[in-house]
Amino acid sequence: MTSINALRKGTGTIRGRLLWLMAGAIVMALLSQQGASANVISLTVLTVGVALLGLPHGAFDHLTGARLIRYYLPDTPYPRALLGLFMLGYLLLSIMLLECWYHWSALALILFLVLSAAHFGTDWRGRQCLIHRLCWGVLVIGLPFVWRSDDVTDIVRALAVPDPSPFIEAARPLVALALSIVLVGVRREGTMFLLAIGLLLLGAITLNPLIYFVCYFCCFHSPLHLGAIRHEHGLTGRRQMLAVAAPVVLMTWVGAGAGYLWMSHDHVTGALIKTVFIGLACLTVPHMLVEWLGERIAHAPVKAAHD
Ligand SMILES: CC1=C(/C=C/C(C)=C/C=C/C(C)=C/C=C/C=C(C)/C=C/C=C(C)/C=C/C2=C(C)CCCC2(C)C)C(C)(C)CCC1
Ligand SMILES: [Fe+2]
Repeated sequence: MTSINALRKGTGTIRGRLLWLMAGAIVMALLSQQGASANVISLTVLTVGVALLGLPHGAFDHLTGARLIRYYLPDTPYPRALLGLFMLGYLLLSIMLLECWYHWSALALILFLVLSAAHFGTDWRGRQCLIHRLCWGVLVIGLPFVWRSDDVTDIVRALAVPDPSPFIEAARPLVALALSIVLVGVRREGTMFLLAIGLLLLGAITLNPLIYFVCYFCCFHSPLHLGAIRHEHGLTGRRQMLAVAAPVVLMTWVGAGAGYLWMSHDHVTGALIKTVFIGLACLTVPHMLVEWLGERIAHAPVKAAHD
């Protein structure tokens, strides 16, 4: 198959369509001058985008929790109580991580970045080998650290990490390594993957990091996972999805609101950046854990009771 044909076929898939969406978002952001440093508009787009389009993909984690309970404890007479415990555990783990950020912010940021790279790597699960998936994750996060280091320095300082320079310095060799690995395997990876990396590079170089993150997170990562969740849990209609996710999203908004008030002694910009990124960091660990456990049992048949 010629590479043009392969590309045509690739762009018809869900990832292909989402890449078009991301490309459209990057172009729109450039036309509305979001290339310059972050401002009120970028911060508003980040907050609204994450709250409305990003958060919901984690708001189905309790469905995976219910599936885990059915799989590991098929005979339990208390499935609802166990689901309640699962949700409480999820919440407590997030609060524990918030506490860690408060005491050891630099360490917490390292953990967040490493886990995020691994998590974003799952966007190519089933399409790319592990090493290429990890390179994708490193590029998603590392590119703005290399090309927009001044903007990233300000954001990282706002996240209560006083010295961002080690992060900026570490990003250069990591990004160079990830790009080399991807380029060396250029023939095997497929045209769509390379196109996606080109798009990341374009976004990271031309846009401010907040808008770049929205373009990737809200136009690619979150809808891709929502599609997978829909398929996995057999949720057919939008209404059904809304009914499942809305209460959890509302609870998360309340939590984020409380976090914002707690940090509002800070300047508004700082408090919002903290709420969004530290909030996402706290949700990342339980979200990844649930996704990983869910993936382990996804293809296994549900154990019959009394087997
Ligand atoms: C179920 C449940 C819940 C909910 C949950 C949710 C809703 C989740 C979500 C989740 C999610 C939603 C997740 C996410 C994730 C994200 C991430 C992972 C991100 C990352 C990012 C980053 C890493 C960044 C970076 C940076 C910086 C830092 C600077 C500048 C540049 C950039 C941007 C690159 C609750 C709690 C209510 C309760 C219980 C149960
Ligand atoms: Fe995710």
